[in-house]
Amino acid sequence: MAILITGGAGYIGSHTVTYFQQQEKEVVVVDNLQTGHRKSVEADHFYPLDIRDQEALDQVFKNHKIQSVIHFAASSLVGESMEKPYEYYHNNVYGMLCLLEVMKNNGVKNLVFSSTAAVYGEPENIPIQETDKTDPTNTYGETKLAMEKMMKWFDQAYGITYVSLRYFNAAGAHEKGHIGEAHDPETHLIPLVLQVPRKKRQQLFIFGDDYPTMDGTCVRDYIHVMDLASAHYLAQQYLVAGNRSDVFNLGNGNGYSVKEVVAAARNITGHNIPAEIKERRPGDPATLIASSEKATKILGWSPRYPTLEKIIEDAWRWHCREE
Ligand SMILES: NC(=O)c1ccc[n+]([C@@H]2O[C@H](COP(=O)([O-])OP(=O)(O)OC[C@H]3O[C@@H](n4cnc5c(N)ncnc54)[C@H](O)[C@@H]3O)[C@@H](O)[C@H]2O)c1
Ligand SMILES: O=c1ccn([C@@H]2O[C@H](COP(=O)(O)OP(=O)(O)O[C@H]3O[C@H](CO)[C@H](O)[C@H](O)[C@H]3O)[C@@H](O)[C@H]2O)c(=O)[nH]1
Repeated sequence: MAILITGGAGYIGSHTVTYFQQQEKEVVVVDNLQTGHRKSVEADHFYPLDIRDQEALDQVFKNHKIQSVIHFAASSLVGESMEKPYEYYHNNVYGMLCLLEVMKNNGVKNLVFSSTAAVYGEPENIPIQETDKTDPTNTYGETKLAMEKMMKWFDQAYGITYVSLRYFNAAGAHEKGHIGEAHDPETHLIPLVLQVPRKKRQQLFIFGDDYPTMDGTCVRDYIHVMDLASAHYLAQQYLVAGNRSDVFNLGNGNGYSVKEVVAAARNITGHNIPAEIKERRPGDPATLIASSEKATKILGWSPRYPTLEKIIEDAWRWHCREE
């Protein structure tokens, strides 16, 4: 039976496709290429379509025997989501509704979902646990929380079980360097930092150095994209084994400040990456660090590449190969 991966041509999706193929799984990818890249994905079957086209999506389920769905397809830029709530609700929430309906109609019973630390909003506790309050501070996080809630009710009504994976900051690239993070525009810290030694930008702007952190810059929990990929595989196995729906954080449990990321990138690239302090970016919490104990205990997940150095080294290898 095949695994359907929506958004499989995107950053995290393409790494997960590779991981499932390494586990000898047949993979079917659906992606409308709005931010993904056709060349990033060598799936057994590729459908360039929008998940909101229910008829076309239904045909994909008819063409293959789908065991599970891994759902990455979404719009995911925090800033853009604040300017375009209609587009974000339409793509993310309506997109999920279409997917669940087609799964229901085709009797497909399990779903692994890309959620985000953004569902928590401003955290009350560090490290953040799955039982902590969810109160998103942006439209993007709100749509992801709405999607989590939809899955709950579809589970109750039709027995579609799900695992929702709340990732913290995805970063790094496949060790081979053939796929990596290629967003346009890029908004994520590590690829932006690495654009400086690649001469694609002159300097990095650090958004605020007056946060209540050790050096005043924001602290994040960076998680290697291949560790996210392995978590999706374990989650899919967990569901196929008949376990119940659940929610898991995915992070390393270590926080690094923006200045620490820049310092590590200077070491790895040998480039004196100039960085200038600017005003805070609206909506940025000071510190986001995950407790992933639950994923370790229940899914048996443990990150293979937990160090910031390894994450940046792999990202750097990819950026050096990219045109
Ligand atoms: N990158 C991160 O740090 C991060 C953190 C937490 C959660 N996430 C979530 O992980 C998922 C993947 O993120 P990413 O960074 O790889 O993003 P991405 O933009 O690289 O990948 C998303 C993919 O989905 C496709 N897509 C979007 N809407 C679609 C639609 N309606 N129909 C078909 N395909 C569609 C895009 O073309 C793209 O290939 C997203 O759901 C995102 O919200 C990402
Ligand atoms: O040019 C830049 C870009 C980012 N930053 C800072 O670097 C940190 C990380 O920023 P990113 O944009 O790389 O990541 P975010 O923490 O804002 O958000 C990411 O992780 C979140 C969960 O932690 C959500 O999942 C979200 O979708 C995903 O983009 C933030 O403090 C940000 O202010 C800078 O200083 N300069």
